[in-house]
Amino acid sequence: MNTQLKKRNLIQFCLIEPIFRQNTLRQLRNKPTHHYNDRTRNTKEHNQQDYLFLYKNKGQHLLTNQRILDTIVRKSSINPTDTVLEIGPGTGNLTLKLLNVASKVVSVEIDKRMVEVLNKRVKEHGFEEKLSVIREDALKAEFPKFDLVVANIPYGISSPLVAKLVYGVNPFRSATLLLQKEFARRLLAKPGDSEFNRLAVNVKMVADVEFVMNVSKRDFLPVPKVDSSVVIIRPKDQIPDVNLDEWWAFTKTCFGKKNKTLGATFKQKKKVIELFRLSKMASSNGEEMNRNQYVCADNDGRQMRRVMEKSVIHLLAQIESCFCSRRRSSRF
Ligand SMILES: C[S@@+](CC[C@H](N)C(=O)[O-])C[C@H]1O[C@@H](n2cnc3c(N)ncnc32)[C@H](O)[C@@H]1O
Repeated sequence: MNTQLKKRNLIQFCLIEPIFRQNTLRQLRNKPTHHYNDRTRNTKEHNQQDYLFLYKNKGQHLLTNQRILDTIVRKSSINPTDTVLEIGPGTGNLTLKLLNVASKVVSVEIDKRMVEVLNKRVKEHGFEEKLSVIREDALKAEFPKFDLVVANIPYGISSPLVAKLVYGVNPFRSATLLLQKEFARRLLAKPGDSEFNRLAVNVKMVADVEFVMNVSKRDFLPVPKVDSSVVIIRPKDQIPDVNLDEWWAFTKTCFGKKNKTLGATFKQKKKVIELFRLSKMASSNGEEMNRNQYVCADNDGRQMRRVMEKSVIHLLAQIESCFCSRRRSSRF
């Protein structure tokens, strides 16, 4: 049975609703359980005892500390007229708090079982009119209009989700996100920090990131392996006028090799050629461009600036200190 559990990427299963009975994982029901004596649920709900498997590969760790949930909502500065987008509502611990203060909540949840529990709990609290649920992968879903994001997201989709939010089509005021602590640190890293990385550069170009608080792993059910942090991302009013394809290609090239300084990276002519290819600037007569334009990369990293002059040159200043940074991460 142990192997079976591992294969299914199952962490633990928690007391929730009878939905479990229809579930194909019925044979696992007798495994030792982590009882969901959830500090957030009332007696009535407790009486409807049953189990719901929580999956590691879906990041299903429920935040159960009321104090942390309240702080997240308070720090998000939600107005009574706001529509809040929540990614991964799970069983609705945070959703119920959001529904208390917002005009509307749009929750995007991939797991049908969670949606059923969520709808039931929300109905019991009389908030059903204020909630709309999109049962879809948040990375694929088309988000409706919203004012702000407040979410305890599945950590596995942190990078693409942050990118989708800050580079997406929906304008929003702020995104209060509960993230894996390590990920939050990378997001908050500054030029010159050993952790400075592509993610931080790309996000900082379009948004400001504020640290709010750390959250212990013990505040989740089941307890994950990692601690968490809450950050608030606020899109900048004005972002630099830059071709984003070129910018992403540039940062990809800058942070492509972990243990290489930018100076060393751009001493390589092939890196500059790669940069042009990535940014779709290279034309079919790449050979000619090589000689005429890329040649400036032959000498040292500083000459790279001339190559990118038309597009991102003015932004280089922001990451100047990276030139002496030794360890960098290329993940976005
Ligand atoms: C960390 S739990 C948070 C649950 C709840 N917000 C809480 O704080 O107790 C993440 C939730 O996101 C859902 N989820 C996982 N991957 C998702 C995806 N790609 N799109 C939408 N929801 C997802 C999981 O099913 C789970 O309910």
